[in-house]
Amino acid sequence: MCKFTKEDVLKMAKEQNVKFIRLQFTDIFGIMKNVAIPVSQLEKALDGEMMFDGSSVEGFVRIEESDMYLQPDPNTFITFPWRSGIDGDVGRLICDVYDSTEGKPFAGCPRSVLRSLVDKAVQKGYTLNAGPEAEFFLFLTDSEGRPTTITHDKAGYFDLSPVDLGEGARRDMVTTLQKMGYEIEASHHEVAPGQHEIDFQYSDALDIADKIVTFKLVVRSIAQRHGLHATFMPKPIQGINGSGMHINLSLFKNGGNTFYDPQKENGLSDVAVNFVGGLLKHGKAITAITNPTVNSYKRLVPGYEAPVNMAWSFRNRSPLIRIPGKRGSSTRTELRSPDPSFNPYLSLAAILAAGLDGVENQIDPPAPVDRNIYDMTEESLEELQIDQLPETLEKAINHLEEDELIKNALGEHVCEKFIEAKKIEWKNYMSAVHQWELDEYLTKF
Ligand SMILES: Nc1ncnc2c1ncn2[C@@H]1O[C@H](COP(=O)(O)OP(=O)(O)OP(=O)(O)O)[C@@H](O)[C@H]1O
Ligand SMILES: N[C@@H](CCC(=O)O)C(=O)O
Ligand SMILES: [Mg+2]
Ligand SMILES: [Mg+2]
Repeated sequence: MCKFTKEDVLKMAKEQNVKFIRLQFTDIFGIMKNVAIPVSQLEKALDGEMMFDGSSVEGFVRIEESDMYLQPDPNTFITFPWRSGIDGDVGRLICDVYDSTEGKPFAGCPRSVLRSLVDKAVQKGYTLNAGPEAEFFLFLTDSEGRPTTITHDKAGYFDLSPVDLGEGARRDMVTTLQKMGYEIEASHHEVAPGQHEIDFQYSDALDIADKIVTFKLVVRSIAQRHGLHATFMPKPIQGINGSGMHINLSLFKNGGNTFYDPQKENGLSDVAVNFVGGLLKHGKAITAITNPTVNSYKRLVPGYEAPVNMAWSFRNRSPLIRIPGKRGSSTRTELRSPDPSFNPYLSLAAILAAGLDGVENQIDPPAPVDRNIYDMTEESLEELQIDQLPETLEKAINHLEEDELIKNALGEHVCEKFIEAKKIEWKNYMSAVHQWELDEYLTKF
């Protein structure tokens, strides 16, 4: 879908008095990188002539093959409202990374991995739509500006607290995002103290992945201006809810939602049910991508509205997949495992591959479970054949290594680098001495 041409971008930059452009891309861990160029270099950049050293980006290439190019996507041009000043505005373009020797998208560029899967789905007539529910914490900073884990409030779900730092910051985030073209559907205080949620309208997978990485930058930048630290760490505090990023999903064909079937009693089409079948079949491997940190697995424990089991449900919030009640064009499946430490490009690529496997091979999921899984005994879980999500990063990585479909979807380069890095992360974690061990053993032995 072409929204802007190169000429449109040059014109908009001039009209909006843009003086600097940030060329952005993400590494395979979803960390945003950027290089700023003066507007005089914009035309050259739009022609894909901006080179950078790929060997300095984690998970990219070795020093011998380090020259890479940035190919900006004109559709992603926007200005940062919080950076406008008397010396002109700052604009940004999200880029695909190109290989200098082959002149093709680089196999380690997550955006190109997703784009290629999205293109293949479009050839089959399908567009994956995704809508995220972004949760995060706002923490106070200390006298030297360093983040603490002290929350700015004691409020809970949907609370209206007296105007405090957090509420002001959240309002500022919403208005900034609106200026940047986000259609904000809701924003509210979440269950845990200091925890917030901002929901924006669903869109096609590539656009929504771009929006998620930009969203995190906006939230963190605005929080900082309010003297707060915003974190997308999945479980910053033990004993209270963690932060998820549920992803609502549907497949559209010829402009209509293939997940809706008014002939069925529950309004859910066979395509939707098989999509769920695919997500459940590959769910364990996908978890390595959607929950990619050691800390991710501290969130996936019973009792905090985060999923623990490989099941689906029409109402309950304890299983991996929930089918929200809305029908018609809003018919969707909600995948509840993803957390905001994920790389949204790779996560949506893995989700799309799994869902389409389900649709194409008509994979039927087991019967939905409408009971609170947290309260079920081991025996009932076994009887209903309800499996568990991986309990640690190590286990999830092992499942990814065994899932050929997901590995093929992500490509050899991404998988190899991702798995290698995550094994090191796990090893470092396992060999570190944690505060818990000191509290438990220092005086006992
Ligand atoms: N057809 C669709 N396909 C994909 N996403 C959709 C579709 N229709 C709506 N959405 C998106 O689903 C998300 C809904 O978020 P919302 O917070 O309302 O969901 P919820 O799961 O009911 O809430 P919660 O889990 O917080 O109780 C929004 O991003 C919305 O745009
Ligand atoms: N914070 C919860 C989700 C709460 C909700 O349903 O919105 C999680 O970790 O997934
Ligand atoms: Mg929520
Ligand atoms: Mg939700």
